[in-house]
Amino acid sequence: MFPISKLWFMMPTPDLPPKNTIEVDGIKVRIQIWDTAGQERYQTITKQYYRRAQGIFLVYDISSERSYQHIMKWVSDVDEYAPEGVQKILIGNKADEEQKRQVGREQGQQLAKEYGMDFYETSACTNLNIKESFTRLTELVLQAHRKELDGLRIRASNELALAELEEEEGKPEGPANSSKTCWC
Ligand SMILES: Nc1nc2c(ncn2[C@@H]2O[C@H](COP(=O)(O)OP(=O)(O)OP(=O)(O)O)[C@@H](O)[C@H]2O)c(=O)[nH]1
Repeated sequence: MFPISKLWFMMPTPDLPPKNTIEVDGIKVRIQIWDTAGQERYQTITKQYYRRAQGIFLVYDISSERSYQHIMKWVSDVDEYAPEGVQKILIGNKADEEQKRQVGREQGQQLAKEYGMDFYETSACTNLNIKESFTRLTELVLQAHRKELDGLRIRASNELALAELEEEEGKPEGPANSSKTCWC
């Protein structure tokens, strides 16, 4: 298990596996999710979450031009308060609300491109791209922590090899591995 943390601005959906575990490249990753309040008056608390985040979803609502405009402010806050190397993905949520759309998909794509982020339109109601976006963010965080991860892998395989060796050495000499098997 490799714990990662992130900020999440939408409601949790049933599409996420139990205990928020995601498997990426055969590695089981347990994610800790923080959903921060979007309102200005909670900003002081929100900023405290940034420090412990390794991955962040910046989420706007496709049916609200205002929420899209807020993204620039979120990005500058994240740049200021989140640790260096934090991974970010831009999300246009409520993609199921097509009839109320105020922000075009291209606008989302364009903004994500400007900030060098991946972009997904999602829906917490229909589960559109929920798993995909979580998996992608997890992947990005793992990639960013590859050195630590490789270190863990090497240590684990060394420990396994050592345990096998110790087990082998500790075996009592039976007929199969004894040089005295032909005495009789
Ligand atoms: N149609 C639709 N409604 C959604 C979706 N995601 C969230 N909602 C609704 O949007 C409203 C706000 O959702 P929240 O999860 O509270 O949004 P938030 O951004 O965390 O809100 P604050 O933390 O108060 O800023 C709720 O009524 C949700 O049911 C979605 O994908 N589609």
